[in-house]
Amino acid sequence: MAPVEPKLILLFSGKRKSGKDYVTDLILKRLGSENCCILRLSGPLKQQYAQEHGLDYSELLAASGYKETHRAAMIAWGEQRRRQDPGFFCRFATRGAQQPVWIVSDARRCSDLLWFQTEYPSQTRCVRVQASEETRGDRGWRFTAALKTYAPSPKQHLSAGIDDAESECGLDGEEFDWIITNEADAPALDKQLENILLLASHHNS
Ligand SMILES: Nc1ncnc2c1ncn2[C@@H]1O[C@H](COP(=O)(O)OP(=O)(O)O)[C@@H](O)[C@H]1O
Ligand SMILES: C[C@@](O)(CCOP(=O)(O)OP(=O)(O)O)CC(=O)O
Repeated sequence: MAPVEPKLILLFSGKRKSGKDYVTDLILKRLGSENCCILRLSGPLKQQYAQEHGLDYSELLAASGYKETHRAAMIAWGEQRRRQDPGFFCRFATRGAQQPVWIVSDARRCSDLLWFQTEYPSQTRCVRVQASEETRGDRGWRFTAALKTYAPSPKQHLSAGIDDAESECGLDGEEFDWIITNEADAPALDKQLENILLLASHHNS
């Protein structure tokens, strides 16, 4: 299928359990799947990682203990891949997308933003989803700090952290076009998403 030039790309980021999937699913419902699609950078990452390590791809996609067991190693492996080719997972995830509005639900690193901003400078917008640690905890999040994994040479030591590492904190200092607060006592999500939905509906086919 011929690649289609997107009219709008919404790059979502946020900490684990901030509600990125929940918010992006809501946008998909509002815009309709003929107008927009959700793309996940972690999809191709998990696929390739499963292939190279003899793991079950569908189990890595599920919100399961299996994924959590492999998360730190997948992060380290994904970072190595990105160092060789920063656009590797972005290109893979966007391949074949046909709708005019693309929602990337899991941008995590500056290199992810940079790739889209370079490839699609006029279409790319960044959205942050935030929630308090208390709310994220109520949704099942538990802080997981760095564990040093020692390799034969000091150069190869991996810091396999999760919540205190780039996978979760890489975009902490970034500027965003919109910040969505996904908390029970925040304004309703539909209200907070009004401007994004309006912009997206101008770009529908
Ligand atoms: N506004 C909300 N109302 C109700 N449940 C929510 C809301 N936001 C998130 N959740 C729930 O919290 C959990 C974590 O949200 P999710 O979107 O998977 O987070 P993330 O993708 O950022 O890790 C999911 O079970 C989701 O259904
Ligand atoms: C190795 C990862 O891609 C795993 C991501 O898995 P999900 O996208 O399922 O993430 P959560 O919503 O945080 O559970 C993280 C990375 O640093 O690339």
